[in-house]
Amino acid sequence: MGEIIDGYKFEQRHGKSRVRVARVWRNKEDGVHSFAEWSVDISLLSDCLSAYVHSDNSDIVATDTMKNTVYVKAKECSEQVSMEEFAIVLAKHFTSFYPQVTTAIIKIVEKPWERCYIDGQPHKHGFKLGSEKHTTEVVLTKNGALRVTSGIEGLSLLKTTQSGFEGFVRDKNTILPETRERMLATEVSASWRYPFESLTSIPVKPLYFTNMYLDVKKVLAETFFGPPNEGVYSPSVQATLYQMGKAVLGRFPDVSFIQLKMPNIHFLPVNLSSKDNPVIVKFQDDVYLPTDEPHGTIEASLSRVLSKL
Ligand SMILES: O=c1[nH]c(=O)c2[nH]c(=O)[nH]c2[nH]1
Repeated sequence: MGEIIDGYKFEQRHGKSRVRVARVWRNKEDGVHSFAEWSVDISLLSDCLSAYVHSDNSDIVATDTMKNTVYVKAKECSEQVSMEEFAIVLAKHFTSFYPQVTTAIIKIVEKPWERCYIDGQPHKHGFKLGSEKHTTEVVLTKNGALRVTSGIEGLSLLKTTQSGFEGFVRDKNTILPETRERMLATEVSASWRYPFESLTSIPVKPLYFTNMYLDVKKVLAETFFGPPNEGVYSPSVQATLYQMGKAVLGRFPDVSFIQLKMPNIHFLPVNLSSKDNPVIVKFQDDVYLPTDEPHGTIEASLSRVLSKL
C-alpha cells in the first residue's frame, strides 16, 4: 500500500467515527422486543488521491453518506443480527457499491444493554445497562478477503482467595512478600479472530457471533474462577491468563487467535499503627485498600500453529 507522490510515500484513508445507532426488533408473535445499541466506526481505503493532491473531490465518498448508510442498513436488517453480521453488511456495501473503494474497515462497540428480569421473569421490552462491552472489527477487501475479529472490553473479575505469587526475582529493590493468599482482580480485555477468510465461509446460523461472544465470555470467567465451591489456585496473573487463552482455543475450533490483556488490579493489605498505638488494624486477609494505580500490565496472545500437511 502507499504510493509515491511528489517524492513522498503517501497513504490515506477516510471514514466516519462514533456513528451511534439503536435498533429494535419486535417479535409480532410473542411481543418480545430485542434491542441493540452500537457505535460504528467506518474507515475506507479508496482511490481518491486527486482530492489530496489536486483538490478534486470527484472520487470521494462523503463521510456523511457513510453515516447515513449505517441507518439505511440498520433499517434493512428486518431480523435481529449480531453486530459482526452488521459490520459485514456495511463492509460488503462499501466495497461492492463504490468502484474506488478497495477495503472497508468497520469497527463496532455494543452498549451492554441486558434484558431485565422482574420476579425472575424476562421482561418483554425492559433493558438495563450492564458493564462489559462486546466489540468487533471486520476488514473486507474488494476481492473478498475477509478478517473478522471480536472482543470483550471491561470484563471486571475478582476473587477473594485462591491466588498467590511466589518465587519471583528478588533483588535489592524487592520488598513484595511471597504469598499463597491474596486477592486477585483484573479487568479483562480480549480479542479473538475467526478463521473465516471469505464471505461464503461465514456460518449461516442466526446470531452465531452473538452466541460465540457469550460462550467465550463464559469460558473466560469459568477458567478464571474455577468450580463454584473450591475455585482454582492462581500462581500468577500470567498463569491464569494462559489458562484462559488456552481454554478458549481448546473449546472453540472457530477461534484461531486470542489476545488477552489482564491488568493486575491491586488490593493492598491494610495495617495501621502509630508510635503510641502499635496495632490499630492488623491485616488478617480481611481489610484492603483498593487501588487503580499503579497497576500491573500483563498481556499475551495465543494462536494455532498451522500444521504443515
Ligand atoms: O501475578 C502477578 N504477576 C506479576 O508479574 C506480578 N508482579 C507483582 O508485583 N505482583 C504480581 N502478580
